Amino acid sequence: MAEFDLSGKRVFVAGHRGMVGSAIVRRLASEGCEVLTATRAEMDLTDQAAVRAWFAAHKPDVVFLAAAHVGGILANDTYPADFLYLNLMIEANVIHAAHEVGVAKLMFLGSSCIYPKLAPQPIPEDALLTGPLEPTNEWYAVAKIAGIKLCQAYRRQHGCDFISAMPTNLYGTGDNYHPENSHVLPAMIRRFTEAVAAQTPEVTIWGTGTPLREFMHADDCADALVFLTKHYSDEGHVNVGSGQEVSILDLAHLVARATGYTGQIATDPGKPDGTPRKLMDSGTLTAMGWSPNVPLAEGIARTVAEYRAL
Ligand SMILES: NC(=O)C1=CN([C@@H]2O[C@H](COP(=O)(O)OP(=O)(O)OC[C@H]3O[C@@H](n4cnc5c(N)ncnc54)[C@H](OP(=O)(O)O)[C@@H]3O)[C@@H](O)[C@H]2O)C=CC1
Ligand SMILES: C[C@H]1O[C@H](OP(=O)(O)OP(=O)(O)OC[C@H]2O[C@@H](n3cnc4c(=O)[nH]c(N)nc43)[C@H](O)[C@@H]2O)[C@@H](O)[C@@H](O)C1=O
Repeated sequence: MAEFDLSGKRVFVAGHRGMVGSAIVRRLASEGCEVLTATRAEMDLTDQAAVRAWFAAHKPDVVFLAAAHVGGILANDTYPADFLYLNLMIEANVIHAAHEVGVAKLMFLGSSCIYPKLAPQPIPEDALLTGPLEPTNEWYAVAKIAGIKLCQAYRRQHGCDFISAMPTNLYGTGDNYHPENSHVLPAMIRRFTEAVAAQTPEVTIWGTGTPLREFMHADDCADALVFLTKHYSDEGHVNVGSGQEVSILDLAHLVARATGYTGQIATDPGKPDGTPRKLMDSGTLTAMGWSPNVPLAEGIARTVAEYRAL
């Protein structure tokens, strides 16, 4: 397949202030393209009229849809209406407006939570819609599955080159460190750093500590997304994983080491574990010649240093 050339293109990054969007903007700096951004005040992506007007005025050639209503396991479980409604609106508005103004390439971001709770491991792309979803994040997953289907439908009906990537659990620069609503890695970095400062003898992590998760640095994810935008053009969504899998308890020990915490680590089985395992089969992506760069321990150390400097 001929490479899709980004140089000279007008590239809109939706969600440029977020962890992944900002990593995409950094990664695009070496592509010779013009990066377009809009703040939420300039264009609320849930507002169809605002999105249509912005696209008509700015006519981007390429779109990275890295804007979404995002959160960890507890936020997903607590605010199901927000996770379903807001994400459906953002995707529908952006994907339709991109079609209306003739965007040449659109990259939609889903998530590994689209797969059934008990999917085969590592999870191949064709496990989608083969079984019941994990209840804590089914609302978000349904919205993300709708986004994949929107891209496929616009490709089939209108010939749009809209593609989808499914990143694994991400962390890195610009993550959300909210104590309850964040994902596990930023939550642990905050909790262990605070415990070191307060000399707390015990830190409690949520759930049993036994679930397995695969982690990828946001810079690796951004690199994979740019790679796919340039080299992939098909209906099927593509998994973006690192192969770096760890149990939640082992992750806590990694974060403890990176923060210098030497106290006890306790678990809280009263909090949800979520899906027991979520390792993706990223063979489609690696067979195309892409591989990640940031080892987990190194990425955690870097992120801890960035958190301390906030
Ligand atoms: N974090 C993770 O572990 C994973 C993330 N992903 C996917 O990657 C993408 C980005 O996630 P991430 O960077 O972590 O999320 P963030 O929460 O860091 O960033 C989300 C971005 O979306 C913007 N946004 C949200 N709602 C609106 C709105 N109504 N109008 C305009 N902008 C809006 C936010 O704007 P503002 O700055 O104004 O808040 C923010 O810039 C999402 O699609 C997510 O599903 C996939 C797998 C794992
Ligand atoms: C990326 C993905 O993120 C979400 O799914 P998740 O993988 O379950 O995400 P999580 O990072 O919040 O938790 C991972 C594991 O870690 C445990 N855990 C321990 N201690 C804390 C803790 O302090 N905070 C959090 N959040 N989890 C903790 C927690 O109990 C769970 O077992 C989806 O909702 C969906 O949004 C999605 O796509």
